[in-house]
Parts: sequence; C-alpha cells; structure tokens
Amino acid sequence: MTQHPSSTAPVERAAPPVAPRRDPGPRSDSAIRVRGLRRRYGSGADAFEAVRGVDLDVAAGSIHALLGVNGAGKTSTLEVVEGLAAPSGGEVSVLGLDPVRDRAAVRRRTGVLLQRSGFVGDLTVHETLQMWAATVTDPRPVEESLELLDLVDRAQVRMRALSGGEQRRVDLACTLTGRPEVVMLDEPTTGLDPESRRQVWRLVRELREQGSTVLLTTHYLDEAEALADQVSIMRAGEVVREGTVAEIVAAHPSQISFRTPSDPLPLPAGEVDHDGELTVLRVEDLQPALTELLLTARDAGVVLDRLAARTASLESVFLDLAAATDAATPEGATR
Ligand SMILES: Nc1ncnc2c1ncn2[C@@H]1O[C@H](COP(=O)(O)OP(=O)(O)OP(=O)(O)O)[C@@H](O)[C@H]1O
Repeated sequence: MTQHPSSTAPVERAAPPVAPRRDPGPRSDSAIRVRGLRRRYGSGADAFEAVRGVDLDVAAGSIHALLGVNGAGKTSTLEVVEGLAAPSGGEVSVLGLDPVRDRAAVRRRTGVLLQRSGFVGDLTVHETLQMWAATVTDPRPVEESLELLDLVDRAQVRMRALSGGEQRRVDLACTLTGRPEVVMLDEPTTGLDPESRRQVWRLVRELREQGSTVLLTTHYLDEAEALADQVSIMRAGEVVREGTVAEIVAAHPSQISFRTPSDPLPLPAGEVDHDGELTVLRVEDLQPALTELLLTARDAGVVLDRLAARTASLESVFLDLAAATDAATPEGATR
C-alpha cells in the first residue's frame, strides 16, 4: 500500500457550473484523459516500473473505477492524475489541463481523497472542517459538510477519538468542501462499516447527478458494480480489461467443472484445463455447452461427480485475472 506523506491535498473552490471558468484550458471530450502513462520508482538497477503504459478516458459526469489487487498500480496511477507525482512517461490531462504544469488551476476544480490522511488529533471535527474550509475559496458551509457525511453528532468530538470510519468520513467531507468538478477517491470506503459504505456510495452517485466526474480506486467488486459507469481492471501496472461491468463480464467465458471421470468423455468445444482432480471447461455459451455435456454423459452412463456450472461475473473475471498475475507479470515487475 502506498504511503502518502501528507494529508488530503488542499481543495480550492470549484467554479460554479454556470459561471465562466476562470482558467479555460484546451477543451477535451473526457474530463480525464490518460495516454501511455508510465510511472517508475527508483533508478538504475533498483528501478521499478509500477505503471506500464496506462490509457484511461473518463467521460465528464461519469464514475470510473480503477479495480485491481494490491500492488496493481492503482494508487500510482491516481497520484499522477491528481498531480501529486510527475509521470515517467505518457500524458495526462484533467479538464483539459496538465495536472502538474497547471497544478493551481487543476486544484481549484478537483477534490482529492488520499488513501491515508493525517489529521490533528486535538482538533474537533468541526474545527477540522473549519480549518479546511479556510483553505478554499467559497467553501461549502461546515454545517452542510457535517450533514452531508452524517457527522452532525460528532461535530464536537476530537479527531483522535473518532473511529477509523468516522475519520474517513471527515476526510471525504474535506475533499468535497470546494464542490469539485472532478473528484478522485483512493479507496474511499476501505475501513468503513457496511452502512457507511452505502452512505458513501449514495454520496458518490449524488456527485455524479450534480455533474461531477468521479475517478476512484477500489478492491471491492461490489463497489465497482454498484457505482461505476466504466471500470478499468489493472494488473501489474497495466489495464487488462476495461468497459462497463456488463461488457467485461460478457467477454469472459463461463465455466463448467466436474471430477475427471475414469473413462475419457468427449467434451463440448471450449478451453479445457485440469485443476487437481477436476476438469475445468471454459465456454462462450453456457447453456448449449452444459446441455451437450449432460447428454453425452447420460449416453455414456457417466455420473459427473462434483458438477458445477457458473456464468461469468465480475468476481470470476477478477479472480481469473488475479490467478494469472504471476504468469503475466512482465519481466522486472517483481522485486
Ligand atoms: N514509493 C514507492 N517506491 C517503490 N515502489 C513503490 C512505491 N509506491 C508503490 N510502489 C510499488 O508500486 C506497485 C504499485 O503500488 P500501488 O500502491 O500503486 O498499487 P495499488 O494497486 O494502489 O495497491 P493497493 O491496492 O495495495 O493500494 C507496488 O508493487 C508497490 O510496492
């Protein structure tokens, strides 16, 4: 997990949607556009390339999830989009601007939630939000922020006395203080209880309804399924699947498995694998393949022990990709 040196990046005022933009950059169809992004840590023999040619297009007013196992490169990618780190290669534009070169202009219009933040433990929630609001032009009133994140009854509690989930909500309230046009959230619901997670999901959907663009990272498949218009699945620094959840799932084979019978059985067309004593068959179309297999087994008088069939799901896509990680990790990607 990447450590962040500082607290949530200061958020400045987002221009109201109807007001003329003060920093009109070159127009872009995507709110966030990334091409061939590379990010390398260290140099020489110790250099490690955590991001290896990532492309992303996040449409304005949409929610885009970066999904991947630990170490896939999600945070390393997000930090460059946030302008917190320069890319080693490739191009990034946020609202048509360069997040590093045009940092001040981009920061005025974006809200960033880092994976970790540092709060002053002695301050109360109210004081923390007030302090944060002081760094933003035309901030959301503190009372409104408290309500937004369901923190009204915690307003006078010191930060150090909050639970991890409550601190996360304060963090999110800070991120949204400037009513940002583009919101970037690194694992927004990690550490939250189920109810708080759903509350954050509602909030993220509301942001989209109000026209904001959201780029978030997550490990949670249900979060990506519940929220994201588009998903990019990362593995070993690369985007290996992208599209809507439905598109990603539709492109993935269904699976039939059963204990390998003692006498060989003709199998329907598909990719056959053996996992211990199981035969695993991956097929494009589950129903005809399963029907064919069952008829063949019946005609041959074979009982298919431990028979299981499952259509593809985001979970099966993710697990298959994760299982293939070692085999697919490019040379030099491991240390
Ligand atoms: N400062 C750093 N120096 C060297 N390597 C780093 C640094 N930060 C991250 N890495 C490595 O880069 C790779 C990608 O890390 P990153 O944090 O981007 O992954 P992630 O997908 O966000 O993972 P997680 O879900 O655990 O946060 C990992 O192998 C990580 O160890």
